Amino acid sequence: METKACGRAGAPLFQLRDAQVVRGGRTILSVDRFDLAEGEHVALLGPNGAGKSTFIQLLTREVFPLHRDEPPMRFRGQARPLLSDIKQALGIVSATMHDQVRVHLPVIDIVCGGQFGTLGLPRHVDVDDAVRAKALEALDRLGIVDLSERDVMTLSTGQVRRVLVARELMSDPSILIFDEPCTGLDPEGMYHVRNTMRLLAEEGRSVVLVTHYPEDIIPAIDRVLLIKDAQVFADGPKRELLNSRTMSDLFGVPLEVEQHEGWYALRGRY
Ligand SMILES: Nc1ncnc2c1ncn2[C@@H]1O[C@H](COP(=O)(O)OP(=O)(O)OP(=O)(O)O)[C@@H](O)[C@H]1O
Repeated sequence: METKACGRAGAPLFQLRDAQVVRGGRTILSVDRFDLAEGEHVALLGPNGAGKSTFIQLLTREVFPLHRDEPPMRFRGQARPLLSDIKQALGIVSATMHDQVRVHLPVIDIVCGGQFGTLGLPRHVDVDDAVRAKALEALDRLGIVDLSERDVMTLSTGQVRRVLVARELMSDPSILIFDEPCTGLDPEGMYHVRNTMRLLAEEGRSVVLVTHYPEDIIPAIDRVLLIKDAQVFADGPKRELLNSRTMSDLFGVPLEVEQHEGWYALRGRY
């Protein structure tokens, strides 16, 4: 995969400095310092309402931080990046996107739509063979090319989630944001989505994962950013932070963390 650099050479992919988001007179997120390098992966973990989605929206420029003389957010070193540059670099897979799949369209149209930024194909657009071939290749990489002609509404939740990943691959993103990608999935669906994250990380794309569960954190993601009460609770290597004490403090209940061959699991202690 080629990195589509549009900023200063050597600059971090994302840089946050004293970034504060206020809504309704309340600070819903405050980040002193955060850098993410090109190709680096990170998992955001924290309780409901902690500020994880707000953090992602800061990166995607869907929310803006309070004004500072020193710009609170930089993308590839640029304080005023073009939204189109960010959108071009990013692929986002979320349950929210999944909820929008309520149309009877063939899977191939949904995936080709990724080329045009639409859910299906825009009216009066004839998809050429190259776009179609690219969509089939994306579906093949996710192991679901045999579903290409199926009505997307007839697929399982896990299959749709993979179709949406394939759709994001149409723009060859250098960063993939997975926002609670395994919510609502059965173990088979979870297996495939986690495996997909693994493949994309291996291709050198940055994977940014938002989750409530350490089980989603694929071994390739070494760094975790723990968010609690609108603040960064901790930021560092998962081997130092994914332990019973830190997870219990983060979620405010007694939890036990287990680790096996680079995969982590969380269970309650009663
Ligand atoms: N537009 C808004 N106006 C007021 N408060 C908001 C707004 N958007 C978010 N919040 C609040 O900001 C806090 C952080 O929300 P956010 O969605 O970032 O949390 P989260 O960690 O992603 O939660 P979850 O795990 O439940 O998805 C929450 O208390 C939420 O209610």
